[in-house]
Amino acid sequence: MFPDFASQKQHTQEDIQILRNMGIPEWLLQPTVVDPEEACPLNQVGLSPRLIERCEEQGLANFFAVQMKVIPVFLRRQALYDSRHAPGDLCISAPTGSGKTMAYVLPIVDILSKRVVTRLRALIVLPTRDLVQQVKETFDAFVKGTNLKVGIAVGQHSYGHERSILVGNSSETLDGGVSKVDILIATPGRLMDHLKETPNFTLQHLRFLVIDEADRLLNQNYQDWLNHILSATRPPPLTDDTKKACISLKTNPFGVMASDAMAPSFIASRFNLPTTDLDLPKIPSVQKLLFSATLTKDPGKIASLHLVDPEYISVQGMDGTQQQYATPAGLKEHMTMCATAKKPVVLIYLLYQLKVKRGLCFTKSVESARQLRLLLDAYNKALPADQALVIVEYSSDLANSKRKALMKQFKDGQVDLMICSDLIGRGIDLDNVATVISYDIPLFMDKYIHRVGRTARAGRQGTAYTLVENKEGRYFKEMLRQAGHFQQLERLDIARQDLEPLEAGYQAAMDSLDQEQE
Ligand SMILES: Nc1ncnc2c1ncn2[C@@H]1O[C@H](COP(=O)(O)OP(=O)(O)OP(=O)(O)O)[C@@H](O)[C@H]1O
Repeated sequence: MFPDFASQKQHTQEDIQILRNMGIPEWLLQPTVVDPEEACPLNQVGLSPRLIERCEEQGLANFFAVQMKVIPVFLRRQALYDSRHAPGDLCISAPTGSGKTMAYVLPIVDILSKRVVTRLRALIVLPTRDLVQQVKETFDAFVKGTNLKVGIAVGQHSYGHERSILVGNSSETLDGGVSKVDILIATPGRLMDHLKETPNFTLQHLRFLVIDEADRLLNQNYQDWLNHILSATRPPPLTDDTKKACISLKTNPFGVMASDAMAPSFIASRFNLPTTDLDLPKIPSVQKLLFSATLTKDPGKIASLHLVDPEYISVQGMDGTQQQYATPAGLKEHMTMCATAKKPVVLIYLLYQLKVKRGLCFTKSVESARQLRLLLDAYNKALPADQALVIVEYSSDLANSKRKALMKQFKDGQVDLMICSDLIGRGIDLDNVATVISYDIPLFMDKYIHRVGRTARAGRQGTAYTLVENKEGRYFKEMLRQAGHFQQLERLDIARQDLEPLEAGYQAAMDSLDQEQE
């Protein structure tokens, strides 16, 4: 396994030298570190008055640390952009719930709102359909009042329908492509379909490529998606065929070259036009932006991104340590050890004795989420109505409409506990989650961080409990220790006599379930 330098508490010069020798680039060793407690007024990051007004309408009073730091760098790098130099890439790591989405949505909307012609200029890649929907909602809130168009490609509609939304229905193929949207938010799979199959779909005009939840996406090598996307942003190499194309320039009825719509760097490559000493080289304008709560330090994965002049901004504690796994300041983390057979009763104790409300409960699989929900339903049934909790199950098996309805119910505060597998462990923004329970331990540290990060978002308070079976204790603690995170968790010891009064109800629930299943 790749050694995880960021989990070490302090870097000595010696450590840094070792990491350098391992191929970790200098910029990744020296991030700009930002204090998560910082915030600034809305008018101090360089956004236009229209967008500031929109932020106020959305109820924002100030910008969080990640936004305060990233938006100005983003705007400055674009302002300095000319066709001879790429604008330079950005990598951002910041805790869960710290406001990373708006850190890219706002500057992208601000910059693109000055555009004249619609072309696909911003592409946001996310790992799941739910996250795409969520980021679309954020864009929709801020493009209001501009004529920017935002589209999604997730495979929710038929391919043909999605194609007509993205590029229209024209049968003519144009060198410069066609786009009905300025901003596209997509999952890698559907994006690959359009890159391969959709005529006129092109990334040559792209100015922003955002890879959100970067770690998870870089771990998925679905159809080599990253390479395909990156090469679609670059002009193809000049071949004999493309050279011939210079004598077949298409013109429209007014004699204007159809290739007019091509990106400058693609025109130069496509037509092999004669150059003079005064012609300046044209290079693609795309700026790559990587966002993650847990940014990879794997040199191989970093190299695969072909970053240009990258800058690394890391929002984390200011105690001089570099942590790969920074968690929100308002989060309290607990672990409770128990025998495997006692886990359901411990959960019942947390729910009914500690009166957990607005909770998310993670299980290891869809199947165990179902079992747990059935058990809690049976337990609930035996209680007086005023003590019963509203417990629902959220799973990838549900239809989209049902999932949306459950999310809404939760957001409206009508759900006490939502049981799910890791489907919503990452990125989903339910702003009122008060408690996260990991009923089954997460097997990897980044999964733990993303799960607990569903609470204590946007500067709020939240509590996380992880139920650890005695036999898993050593593994789980070692995982935390290696990540330099062990000290953050408090042990919650539940006395046997506290569980005893709940045993009878639990047993009765189990019996009634057994009877139903017979
Ligand atoms: N400046 C702000 N003021 C108030 N609320 C904000 C601000 N910025 C973001 N938020 C809210 O904070 C919540 C978390 O933001 P967001 O989903 O972008 O977090 P994130 O850093 O992407 O988290 P994750 O890594 O878990 O995906 C959202 O509900 C968002 O609306």
